[in-house]
Amino acid sequence: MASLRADDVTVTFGGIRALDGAGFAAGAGRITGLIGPNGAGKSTLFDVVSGLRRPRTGTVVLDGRDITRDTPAQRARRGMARTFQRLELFGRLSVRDNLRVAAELGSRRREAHRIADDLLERIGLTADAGTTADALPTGAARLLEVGRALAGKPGVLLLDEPAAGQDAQETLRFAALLRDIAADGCAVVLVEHDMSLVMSVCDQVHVLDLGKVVAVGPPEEIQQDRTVLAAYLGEA
Ligand SMILES: Nc1ncnc2c1ncn2[C@@H]1O[C@H](COP(=O)(O)OP(=O)(O)OP(=O)(O)O)[C@@H](O)[C@H]1O
Repeated sequence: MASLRADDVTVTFGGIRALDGAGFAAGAGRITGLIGPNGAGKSTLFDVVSGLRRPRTGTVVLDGRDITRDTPAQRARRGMARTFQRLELFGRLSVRDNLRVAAELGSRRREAHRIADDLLERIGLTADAGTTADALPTGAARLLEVGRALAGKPGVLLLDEPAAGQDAQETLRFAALLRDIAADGCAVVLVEHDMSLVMSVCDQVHVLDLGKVVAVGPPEEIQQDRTVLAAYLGEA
């Protein structure tokens, strides 16, 4: 059962303070939302947590162990997986092969085939198994990206705008998949602009504005929070 926390994270780009003492905690079996207006620092915080960017200050702790200086590969081996805003699929490979290749990173070949089939079913793309990833509509491609992240059986799953490009029907199915992943014990962290998805699936929501966390709480509270309304929801 994995838990993740980031504390007091500061990142600067030249004169810009992209993160200014920000942090969050995410527990096993829970979906934790990170929201905020464009440029608030959400992706930068994911970059720090996943090891793509070294912070000026702050710590990242996975299962009680300080991983702030670990490489992305070391974090992946400790059970952390991430998806990106831009899709990172093998465009010319089939949907099934995208999953199989991801599964082969951590499993023997024969087992990878079985894992790929299980994942196809789990993400609801069995009927598209032979389609090349390039030919998928965006919503299905996003599901495949999550499927690839699940192939390593992560304890922590970081999702950066996974619902972008999905229609309402796809987003509903996606919400069910996220609940299923969390029910399996995974700590899911969700950066997402689709407020109805965030408010319907998250157990806890952290709101970032100008690099700082301005509110933390369950969705019902966050929706009523004046600071949040001013910083974020008011903007929409
Ligand atoms: N590589 C970079 N170089 C310079 N500035 C950057 C870089 N990456 C991010 N920034 C700046 O840091 C701030 C935080 O950006 P970030 O992408 O983390 O925000 P975000 O909350 O993820 O936004 P969005 O919702 O639009 O994806 C912004 O002011 C952005 O312009």
